[in-house]
Amino acid sequence: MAAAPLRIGIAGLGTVGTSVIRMLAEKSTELERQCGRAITPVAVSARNRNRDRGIDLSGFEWFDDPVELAASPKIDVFVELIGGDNGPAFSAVKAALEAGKHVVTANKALLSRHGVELAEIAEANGLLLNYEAAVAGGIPVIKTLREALAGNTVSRVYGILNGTCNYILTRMEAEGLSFQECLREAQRLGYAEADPTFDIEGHDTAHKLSILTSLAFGCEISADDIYLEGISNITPADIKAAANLGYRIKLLGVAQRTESGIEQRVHPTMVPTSSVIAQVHGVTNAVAIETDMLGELLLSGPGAGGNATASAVIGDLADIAKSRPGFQHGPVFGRPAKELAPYQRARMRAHEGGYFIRLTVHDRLGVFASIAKRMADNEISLESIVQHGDDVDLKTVILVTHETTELAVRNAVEQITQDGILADKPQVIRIERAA
Ligand SMILES: NC(=O)C1=CN([C@@H]2O[C@H](COP(=O)(O)OP(=O)(O)OC[C@H]3O[C@@H](n4cnc5c(N)ncnc54)[C@H](O)[C@@H]3O)[C@@H](O)[C@H]2O)C=CC1
Ligand SMILES: N[C@@H](CC=O)C(=O)O
Ligand code: NA
Repeated sequence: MAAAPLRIGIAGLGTVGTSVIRMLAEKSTELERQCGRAITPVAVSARNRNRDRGIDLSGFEWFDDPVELAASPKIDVFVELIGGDNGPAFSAVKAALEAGKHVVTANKALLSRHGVELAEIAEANGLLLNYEAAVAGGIPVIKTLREALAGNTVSRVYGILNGTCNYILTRMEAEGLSFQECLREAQRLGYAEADPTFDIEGHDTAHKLSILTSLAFGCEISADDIYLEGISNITPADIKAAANLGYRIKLLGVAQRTESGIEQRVHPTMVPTSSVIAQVHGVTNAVAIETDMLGELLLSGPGAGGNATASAVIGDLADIAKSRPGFQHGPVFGRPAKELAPYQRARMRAHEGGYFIRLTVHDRLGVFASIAKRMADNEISLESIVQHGDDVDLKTVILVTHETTELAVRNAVEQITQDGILADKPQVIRIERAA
């Protein structure tokens, strides 16, 4: 006798929700063959019942309230595709787990804030809380860290985790388009968050990084302990200067074990143009994982967009469809939520690396020498210092440092600012030579 279909309720019918419904219909035969049972959407919830989404919703029961859908006896699995770290997404996921439903979510903001609490409920009730779509879209990085790398000791995990930012930086560099133009296009293509500030100011990357950190290092999720800088201050002049020096600018999320704790940082980063990560273009994401047994593993693929994200959601649903009642599921974040170690933060000031510093200065005698002196005072060794500009009053000075500390660079830039020689805000971009 064929197993009963897995009945799913989907809340959120935007870019991802509509793609999931479309793909489940298109792939239903193949999925049933693979899972031994059908995966059948039976009910949906969204804000606007009458909006034309290009899909037929007539066969599904409609719920105005996603929390009511989450707890409905008519579903086995609740799929949360609303977004947001609080509000209806949180209430609905919690209600689903408390009502004994498995959950699939693409919501990294939610997991970053409430992941451990929700994992405790899921684990106490023997339920699956699956979230492959939440980090790096279609790339199976959650499964890789949680399952395939069991036993490995991770020393560093880093990558390009936001499709919108990588799309913007790629098109600005390749086609000379404006930041705003590229952002609008990323929104049109369904890559950006409902509030794109989350993308361009780095919050989305931080949410994803915090989840990877927990999986990689077995610690609690701590999104508030991430050094954060977005890409909104990156100018065409920075992109051009980087290219002239043999670098490309990417928004990276980096988590690494250091002597004083775990360093988590998100910021625009200059990577060598010849590096693999520099070849990751457009909406593509990449995640590098360094471990004792494996060396470096690099995963890359589509990080945003309806179909790529639906692929991860459907993979999670298939895992639930294949699981059997009574089977003890693995922990949500790789080890039981109650046993995750407290997060121990490494100080950003102790971070060591190379730095690109762009200064706009008044063209006065001695300016160049005074900048070089401030660098020397802070024991910063320079790889290069170059002055550009045809303007009679203003010049651009570009410095590239050898490995130094964040503290030394902050002190030097602060002193240069106090010297009163700058005509504009200084620009500092970290360099990751080993990316
Ligand atoms: N768009 C993408 O490429 C990716 C998105 N995600 C995540 O997937 C989730 C959904 O993203 P998108 O589909 O892009 O968002 P969207 O903004 O296109 O769709 C959100 C949907 O949620 C519905 N909604 C909002 N408030 C609601 C409420 N109170 N009750 C019921 N429905 C409500 C809206 O009506 C809309 O249908 C978010 O958590 C996002 O971060 C994850 C990976 C990629
Ligand atoms: N807004 C996000 C969507 C996927 O997580 C991105 O651009 O990467
Ligand atoms: Na993923």
